[in-house]
Amino acid sequence: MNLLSESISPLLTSDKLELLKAHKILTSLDFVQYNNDKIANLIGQNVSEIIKIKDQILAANNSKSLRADKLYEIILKRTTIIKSGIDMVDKMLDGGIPSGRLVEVFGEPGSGKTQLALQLTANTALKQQQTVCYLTTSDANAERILEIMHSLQEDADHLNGLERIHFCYVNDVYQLMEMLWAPGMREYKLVVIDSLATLFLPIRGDSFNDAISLLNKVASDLKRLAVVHQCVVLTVNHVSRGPAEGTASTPTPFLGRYWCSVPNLTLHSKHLSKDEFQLTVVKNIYSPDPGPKCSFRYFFRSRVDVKNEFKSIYPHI
Ligand SMILES: Nc1ncnc2c1ncn2[C@@H]1O[C@H](COP(=O)(O)OP(=O)(O)OP(=O)(O)O)[C@@H](O)[C@H]1O
Repeated sequence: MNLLSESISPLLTSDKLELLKAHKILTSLDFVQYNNDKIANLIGQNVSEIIKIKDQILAANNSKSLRADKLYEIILKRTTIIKSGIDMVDKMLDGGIPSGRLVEVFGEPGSGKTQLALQLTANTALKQQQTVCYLTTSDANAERILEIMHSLQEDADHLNGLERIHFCYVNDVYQLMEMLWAPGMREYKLVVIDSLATLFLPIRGDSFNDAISLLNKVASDLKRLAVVHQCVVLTVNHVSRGPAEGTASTPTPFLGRYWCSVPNLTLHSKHLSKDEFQLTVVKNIYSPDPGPKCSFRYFFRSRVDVKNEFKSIYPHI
């Protein structure tokens, strides 16, 4: 279901849409599910007119039958495989991450979660020439992306690649939910949320039911985004506690037991030494054999060198 707009019915004028928005009736689905009398009172229309609008919405969203072979053809055409550009990682992921999936990377501070998100972003924008939306709760780091792009392909048009990446700051989980429904979201083949755990930190102390229902809503919005717009959604999550000292067990993801069932693919990131990292597939609902891991190196350079070099190559930035 889409965001409510004037195009749905001439009765839904901009002032009425504002009234609905103020009551958190944002999408056609919200509208259809809301009580007829209450909506009629809210926007000053007859109940019969409200029912008519609901019928129009339902008719427009009615599913039509489609032969299975045609459906398969459509799915194949719409599917994009998002790759990291690191052979070991892409091989471990059976060639990459197909669109329509919700993926989580979790790990301890400094374990390479952001680095993986940036690596996927840089490769998708530069080598796969697809657009990426990077929703961040901290600083946007275009310099790190440029550094990765140089390591992927030295002689490419990096500025062109950077233009395909849209950074947005997210302040809270409510803003995130609004962003996920924005019409522009359909353009992206990769949507990164770095980090989802940070957005849930402030409400961790709230009532358990409130936090779970919010998490439930975010989970369904993220899955809808991945499936409806055929993109990969990558969420970054922290850990709530590290492995017990002296053991090799995997730490627990921060968002808790309910969230663990949500992603299609869960990766655990670990910093081994200097530029060496490890990724482990903790959960993959499409593979009978979870548990593969791989170690690989990121290409790092001194920040000062990178800054000076970029200044000489891109003096106008
Ligand atoms: N240019 C660089 N040179 C050397 N090391 C780097 C460079 N960029 C990142 N690193 C290292 O890579 C590691 C991973 O960084 P990253 O930002 O991905 O961590 P993270 O898991 O997202 O951590 P956090 O949860 O604190 O945000 C860190 O140890 C960091 O010091």
